[in-house]
Amino acid sequence: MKNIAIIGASGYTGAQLTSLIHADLSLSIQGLYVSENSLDKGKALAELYPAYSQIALSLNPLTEEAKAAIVKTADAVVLATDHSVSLHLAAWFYQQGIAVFDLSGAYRFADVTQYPKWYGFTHEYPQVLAEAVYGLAEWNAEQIVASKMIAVPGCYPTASLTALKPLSHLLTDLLPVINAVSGVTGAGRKAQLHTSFCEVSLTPYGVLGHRHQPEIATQLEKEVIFTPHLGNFKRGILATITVKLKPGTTENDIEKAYQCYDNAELITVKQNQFPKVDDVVLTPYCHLGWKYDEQTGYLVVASAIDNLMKGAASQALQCIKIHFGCSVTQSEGDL
Ligand SMILES: NC(=O)C1=CN([C@@H]2O[C@H](COP(=O)(O)OP(=O)(O)OC[C@H]3O[C@@H](n4cnc5c(N)ncnc54)[C@H](OP(=O)(O)O)[C@@H]3O)[C@@H](O)[C@H]2O)C=CC1
Ligand SMILES: CC(=O)N[C@@H](CCC(=O)OP(=O)(O)O)C(=O)O
Repeated sequence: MKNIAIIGASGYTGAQLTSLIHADLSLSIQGLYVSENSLDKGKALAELYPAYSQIALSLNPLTEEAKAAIVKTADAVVLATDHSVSLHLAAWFYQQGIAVFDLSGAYRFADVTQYPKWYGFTHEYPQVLAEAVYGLAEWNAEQIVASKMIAVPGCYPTASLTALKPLSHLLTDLLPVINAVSGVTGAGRKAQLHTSFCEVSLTPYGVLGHRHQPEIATQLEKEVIFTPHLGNFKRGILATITVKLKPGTTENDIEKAYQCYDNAELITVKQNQFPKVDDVVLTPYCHLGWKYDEQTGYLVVASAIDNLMKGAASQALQCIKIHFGCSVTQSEGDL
């Protein structure tokens, strides 16, 4: 049984991952951690999330002693923390020799020059970064097994790349256009004006400048136009993507392309039937639906995930289980 420490366990993704690992018979929880001066240190997780009353674990401050204990007793550490926090913690734990699964964006770009622009910091650990692999679970299993530094993808990139990567050989020079709507949990648990109840509506944000645009483009090896929207619901992402395919592409070519998911138990693909966010919320699944117009060559593919599950926690769990060679079958989340 592999023993996992979860840092940032009071946040949305950390708490979700705690519930998944708690329910998983092949994994145990070494401990739950928050920042050293957190207002929540010492509290039971169930005090923050009564839905998790079956998890009798408390939130510990991440002191130097706690870090040393993690290195001594854990097989892996999960960082469900902000990019600027993960940047340092990931490097430190990796250098101590334990596997790191980072939910932030601090290790997703191989190119150090991307970080000042998109994350506002200079990456101080190029050697650790060079070892990092991108944890898109259905695509990068071999790398996830081989590396101890796994950068779990962002929520929008997971939805978008799952839809687009199978089509890469069919794309033209016209840029794929991705319009995606996320629930408010995508912005994390901390209070912010734009995510407060009376402020949230349905609106685009980060237009032509969201950090997930270069993340998607890097992994797809093609530029895209990406427009995220904040929706007035709690969980889930729906990405609706329009692409122009190469002349002569048929429906049969698209069907064949998506056959790459025939053995992927968490991905379903439907033709002429579109997914709904409610069908994937609290599940580890990605539902894809597509329709193609052979006359014009335009394909619309929609991708639905739960941002806290396939977009973060359940994909992190997939990566952990792939890395340690456990069976990857997952049950639905129990939040
Ligand atoms: N929400 C989502 O849908 C997704 C989020 N992500 C990424 O996952 C990460 C976590 O996101 P999310 O769960 O939403 O964030 P939250 O804001 O909900 O949670 C952040 C957690 O980090 C803890 N924390 C903050 N500073 C430190 C520190 N110095 N040391 C240890 N713990 C610390 C917080 O507790 P405290 O402040 O009390 O210490 C809290 O537990 C982020 O990088 C985010 O970008 C990725 C995909 C999807
Ligand atoms: C609704 C909302 O605010 N969503 C977040 C994306 C969350 C995510 O995927 O996180 P990473 O920052 O780890 O990539 C945003 O747009 O910043």
